[in-house]
Amino acid sequence: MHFTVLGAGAMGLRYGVLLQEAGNQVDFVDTWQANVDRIHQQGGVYVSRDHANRHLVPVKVVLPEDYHDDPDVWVVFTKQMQLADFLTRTAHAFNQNQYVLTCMNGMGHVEKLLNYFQPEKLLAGTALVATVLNGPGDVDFIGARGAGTMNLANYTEQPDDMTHRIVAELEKCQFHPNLTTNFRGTLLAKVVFNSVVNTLCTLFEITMGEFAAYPGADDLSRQLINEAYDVCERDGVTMLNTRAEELDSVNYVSKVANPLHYPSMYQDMSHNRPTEVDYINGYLVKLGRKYHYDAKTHAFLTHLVHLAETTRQANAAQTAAAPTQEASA
Ligand SMILES: NC(=O)C1=CN([C@@H]2O[C@H](COP(=O)(O)OP(=O)(O)OC[C@H]3O[C@@H](n4cnc5c(N)ncnc54)[C@H](OP(=O)(O)O)[C@@H]3O)[C@@H](O)[C@H]2O)C=CC1
Ligand SMILES: CC(C)(CO)C(=O)C(=O)O
Repeated sequence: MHFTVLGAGAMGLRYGVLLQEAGNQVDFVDTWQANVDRIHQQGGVYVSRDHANRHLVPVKVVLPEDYHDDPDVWVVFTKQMQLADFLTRTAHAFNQNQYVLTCMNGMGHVEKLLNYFQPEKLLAGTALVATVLNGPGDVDFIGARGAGTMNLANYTEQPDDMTHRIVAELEKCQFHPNLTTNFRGTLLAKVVFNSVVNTLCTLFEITMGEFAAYPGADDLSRQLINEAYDVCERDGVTMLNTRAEELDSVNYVSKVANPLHYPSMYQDMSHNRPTEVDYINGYLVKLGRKYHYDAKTHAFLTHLVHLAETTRQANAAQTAAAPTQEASA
């Protein structure tokens, strides 16, 4: 099968490299010039697993304007706030026959993808797969091969033959795809998960294992899960898990699967980049308002993350503007 990955960052590279190793034709398209340049200079991307065995994997990557092929499936892994620009710049290569698969965190991407792809060809899901981009052209796959899991569903909730072929390719990569026929329930399960783990780990600059080891972690998680479920149920969503199962999932993924991982939101915050909080906790707040429900804790956390982003960005700007000791001497 021919896959083209839109977004050659942490997750895009993980999916693309493994799909390529499984025997597929894989291309990458990225808007980050330094990443594209570095991959060209190196002749590929450096891949490590759990910080070890760093090796070069040849991959093909181009800027959107230079991409003119016609893949069977687009695999989309950008940050939520980057997606509109990626899509506008790559639109010339999209057509009505192509499928699109995405496992981005948060909510907001589906509507944007539907502007370019047929609803019956859109598959979205979630990935409990931790990955870190060390810098341009250098990615670290966290966790043993096959340790991650993912869920996915068709937008129409009606799997066709191509859906099963895509699932089979993901299975070869050991992503353990679980195909559901509950689109929003599947996506929102991960939004709830991320609204707890990504947000709290980011605010406290801790790993998932450190969060889960705090004796009060279950109380914090329960409060956020309950509020999120109150919102989702008002929206008529049939959640994939019960509230208790969602808490178990937070604990399992944080304690067993990825205890040493700093979630992707932390990776953005620690580099003074904007985070996806508006698409995660912020999304739940907005959805709640539609039903006159005040998701107070999620609103509070959304503000805290923005306060931290603003403070960090202001400090970074101040440091950059300050004369160096040498220059001022
Ligand atoms: N990483 C993970 O473990 C998981 C991520 N996801 C989701 O997948 C989607 C894609 O996320 P992910 O693959 O993590 O993100 P990416 O690795 O794609 O983010 C990379 C972007 O960050 C910016 N960036 C700038 N400098 C650096 C640098 N030195 N190192 C790294 N990035 C830099 C660039 O954007 P710019 O130039 O605009 O700043 C670049 O395009 C998101 O929705 C995310 O929530 C889902 C599951 C797990
Ligand atoms: C790996 C995982 C599941 C941790 O929350 C994730 O989604 C992220 O880092 O953004």
